[in-house]
Amino acid sequence: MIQFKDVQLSFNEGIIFNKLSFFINHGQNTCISGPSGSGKSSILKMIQGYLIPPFGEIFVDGILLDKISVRDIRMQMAYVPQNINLPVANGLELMRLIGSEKKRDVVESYIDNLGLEKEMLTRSIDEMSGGQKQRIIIATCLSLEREILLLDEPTSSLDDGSISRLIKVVKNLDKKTIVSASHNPEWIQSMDQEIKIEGI
Ligand SMILES: Nc1ncnc2c1ncn2[C@@H]1O[C@H](COP(=O)(O)OP(=O)(O)OP(=O)(O)O)[C@@H](O)[C@H]1O
Repeated sequence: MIQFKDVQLSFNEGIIFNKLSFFINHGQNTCISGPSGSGKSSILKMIQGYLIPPFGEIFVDGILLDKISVRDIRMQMAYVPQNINLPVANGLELMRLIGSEKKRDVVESYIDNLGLEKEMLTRSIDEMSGGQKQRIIIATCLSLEREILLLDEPTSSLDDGSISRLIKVVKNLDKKTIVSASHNPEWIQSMDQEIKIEGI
């Protein structure tokens, strides 16, 4: 369960949103939607404690996210950011980096379900398209089997067929909580809940 209670997001230039409250149940698939700049990516960072709200509270499984709880809370999460510059040469190195090197079978199965060749794991990241890279990263993160999966614009580099495959993969995950940020209508429709951020 993830709860936002009257949360504010602000930077030097002003308040982005104020008094934002929502509830995401365990196992619920959620999409945060809203115009560009409304704070969607920031919400995903807040859930992991990378951005601390000046006002309001965030709870994960009933535990207040603070300096002490943040480490344990992050261990429940896998995060696929929007803009990814990976400090690795290929997918195998990425698996070692995030600690899923023993799960090659699992990663390969996700890669296959996402419409890529298994050989992509050894291909140089620099030689991949945005959509190929995005799917390799998602497959690797899924293999961690964390309770909460945070996906920032997961469809941004994907064509329609790849989006449908990703939706199918995500729908087949058992009891995982997904929090995503997206504008994509097909993705939004596939989620159990949409949280619209309007800004102020
Ligand atoms: N570290 C930062 N310092 C200052 N301003 C920031 C910072 N991070 C984000 N912002 C600002 O906060 C606002 C919300 O940014 P955020 O990336 O969360 O929006 P978004 O809804 O995800 O946008 P998009 O759909 O374009 O990805 C933007 O105006 C952005 O410029």
